[in-house]
Amino acid sequence: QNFEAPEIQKEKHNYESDVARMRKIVINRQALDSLYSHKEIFLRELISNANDALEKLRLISLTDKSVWDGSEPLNITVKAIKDEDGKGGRLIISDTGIGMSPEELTKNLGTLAKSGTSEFLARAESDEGGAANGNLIGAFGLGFYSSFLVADSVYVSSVTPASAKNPEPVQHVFSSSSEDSSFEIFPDPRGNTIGRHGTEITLHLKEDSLEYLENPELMNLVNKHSSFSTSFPIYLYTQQEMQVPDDEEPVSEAEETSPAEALDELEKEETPKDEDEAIVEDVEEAPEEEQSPAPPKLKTILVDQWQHLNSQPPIWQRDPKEVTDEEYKLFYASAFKDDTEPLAWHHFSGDSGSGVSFKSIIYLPGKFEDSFWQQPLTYRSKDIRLMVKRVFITSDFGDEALPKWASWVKVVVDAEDLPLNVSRETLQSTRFLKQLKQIIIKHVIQLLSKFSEEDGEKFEQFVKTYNTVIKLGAVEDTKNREKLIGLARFNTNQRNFTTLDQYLENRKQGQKQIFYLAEMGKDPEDIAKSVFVEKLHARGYEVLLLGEPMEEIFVQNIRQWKNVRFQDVAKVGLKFGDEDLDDEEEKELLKEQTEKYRPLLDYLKKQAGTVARDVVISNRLVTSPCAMVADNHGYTANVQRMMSASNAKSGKGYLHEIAMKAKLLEINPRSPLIEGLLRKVESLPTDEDERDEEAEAELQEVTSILIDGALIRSGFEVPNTYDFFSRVDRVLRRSLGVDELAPTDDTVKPAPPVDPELPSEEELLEPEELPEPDMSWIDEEDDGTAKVVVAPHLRNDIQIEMEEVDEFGNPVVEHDEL
Ligand SMILES: Nc1ncnc2c1ncn2[C@@H]1O[C@H](COP(=O)(O)OP(=O)(O)OP(=O)(O)O)[C@@H](O)[C@H]1O
Repeated sequence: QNFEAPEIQKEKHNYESDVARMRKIVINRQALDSLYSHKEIFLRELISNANDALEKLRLISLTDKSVWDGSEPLNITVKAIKDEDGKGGRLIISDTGIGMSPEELTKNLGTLAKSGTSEFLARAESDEGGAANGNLIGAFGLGFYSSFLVADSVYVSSVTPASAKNPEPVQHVFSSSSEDSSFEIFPDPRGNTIGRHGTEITLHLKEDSLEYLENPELMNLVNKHSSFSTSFPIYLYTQQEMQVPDDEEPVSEAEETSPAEALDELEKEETPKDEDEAIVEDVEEAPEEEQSPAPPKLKTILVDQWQHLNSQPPIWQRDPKEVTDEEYKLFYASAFKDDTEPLAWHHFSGDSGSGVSFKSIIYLPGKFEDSFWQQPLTYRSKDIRLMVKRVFITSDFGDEALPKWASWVKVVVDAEDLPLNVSRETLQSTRFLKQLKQIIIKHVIQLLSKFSEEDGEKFEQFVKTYNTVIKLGAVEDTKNREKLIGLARFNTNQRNFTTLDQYLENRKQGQKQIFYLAEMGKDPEDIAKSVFVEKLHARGYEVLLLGEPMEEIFVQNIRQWKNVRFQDVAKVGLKFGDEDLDDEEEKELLKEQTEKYRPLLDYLKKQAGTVARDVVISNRLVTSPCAMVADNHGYTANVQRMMSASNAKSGKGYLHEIAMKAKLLEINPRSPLIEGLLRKVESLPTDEDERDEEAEAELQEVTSILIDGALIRSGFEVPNTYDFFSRVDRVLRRSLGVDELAPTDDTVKPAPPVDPELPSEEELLEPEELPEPDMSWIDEEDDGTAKVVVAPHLRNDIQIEMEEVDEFGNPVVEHDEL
């Protein structure tokens, strides 16, 4: 196993910078507790890579028999070899998969091509990385680099199948150690030890990882993480003691048997490993009492054995009744590299309807990756693994990929009745993918519906994780819209997690609208405080409070549920539904109030000209003096905010201008402030000769604040914050009796002259060291007398006077000055 040969020319390469960062994180894992406690995942990662390499080989061989004609075994082997001095050892993981050429070794192991790697690196390097590392590993998968969690040096020896272009491929080695920032590629000095194709990874284990030389530990890990995720056999190298007659040649003394040779035999015969043990027992059970001839002299030899670790069929092929929850969870973690427990799963057999029967497990993940909402709607999931008779075929469903709302679902499907050499193109023409897509979505909706009826913690987790995505589904997937709308939950001013059906059950007599208010990014409790909700709430109506941008899009698209229209309570058109009952009376009152407030309405209309189309008497306010209501075709504050967040350039035409201005200023005739304002407007002399310019300016200022206030109350931004606050300042000064024009002392210390020197690196990196505070005084001895303890460095600056007080808190000795 010696990779060192002086005559071999080694090509030295530097790692790509992201790999260097990744390796640094992994090698310095001591700093990252959770990464350290997850170090055992290295074996899962390497077996998963081996599995992928075998799947690739099998897939290519479907169209190119020269790569693999089915005669050699496809398997994964794990072999631990302890050093003779007992101080260390190596672990060898081999596969007979597609292998890597020297160029591929360089490219695949020297660069990182995974999406999301930069995010992983940034988070792992930041402070939060330490705490969140377990999840990080789950979310990103360290892949091959997890080797460095347990190994000081790693050798990857690999050879690709012979091809017309390269009829005699040479086995090459990639070698790297945790100390070097570079890796080397060179022809394997041992020659071809692997066989026709495959990869062998040798890990020289770190001192603190020697437990991975113990077979029980390795068996445990394979069982835990990998046994049901691969359909290829995994063999563990063991040595059994055996007693044989002294004159017999040992079967093998070797510690370095070629796994390929040994396993080739084994798999051809299909002899399960355990039968070898039976032979051992036979020998041991030789009856001792037999007399002559004299028992042959026995000696103990070590026999190499390969123990089949994953002899069970893959989990999806098993009877669901016999699979434990733990097994489902472990399979999920290893197959989809997600350490967060799945929320739910469904394991079933089905028939596509076009005669293809299959077995499948569908998982709902416990969380979404952060990137989910950043990906475009056209994003195609890679988490539906389609197999045909256990052979992985594709995870790319092309045009039949799931829609974005369901693209997070993780599925394994194993079809029985498709030809093995089916290509993706043929698959698409069989309608199978289309049917499968519908079956998956149907089951996802069933799983979601099941949760929707559950109570307690799981239900809350379900709502937290899936509520927004269900609403996206309702918008995106018109075919399943009704079902998904039924599952969507909303917070209201009266309760949490209400469905629209529950909302309708709570509808008041005459109510023909589903009331909602959307304020992006706000908590429901804050939205509930809006001026637009106050009257509805006071009267006992339920209002949906929508804080997610998706929710506004949902109501805009859905428009109605069971023939009841959605009504944005920040817009005109709000009807309680009981107006008809006292119609005449209401109308009369409105007429009277409009008459009474006419001068103020006219005055405000002039003042609000740039922000509102009209000013009217409100029927939606209780205590607030005024509000800015969006017209039917105008933008609400929420839509306006969403447009600026998405930087929607398309909306910036004249229609946008109109929509921006399409607002009504509503005033509350019962508010004393509005009444006061009316009196003020009425008291202004109208005669040109008698005009009181000062009073006019003052009123203008107050109304301007009122209008801006209405905008802010209603969630809009004021057109000019500086002007707004200057006006508020002036009004404050007036109310405090401070001179409105008195200037503020605005002298400031000017900056020192220009500094031509740039800061040195030390200045940049080392924060100014603060002296350690002296805390020893805290433990100063307590002599039992009443006193105030002051830190030594403050003792010169602080004077403390103590006085004695009586039981009522009055000073016992009066102060002279009092
Ligand atoms: N045993 C192997 N046989 C053939 N190629 C391999 C083997 N192990 C790794 N590779 C190649 O090296 C690449 C990088 O492996 P690595 O484990 O870092 O990432 P990955 O497998 O692509 O991603 P992940 O492990 O997160 O799924 C693989 O994509 C594959 O092409």
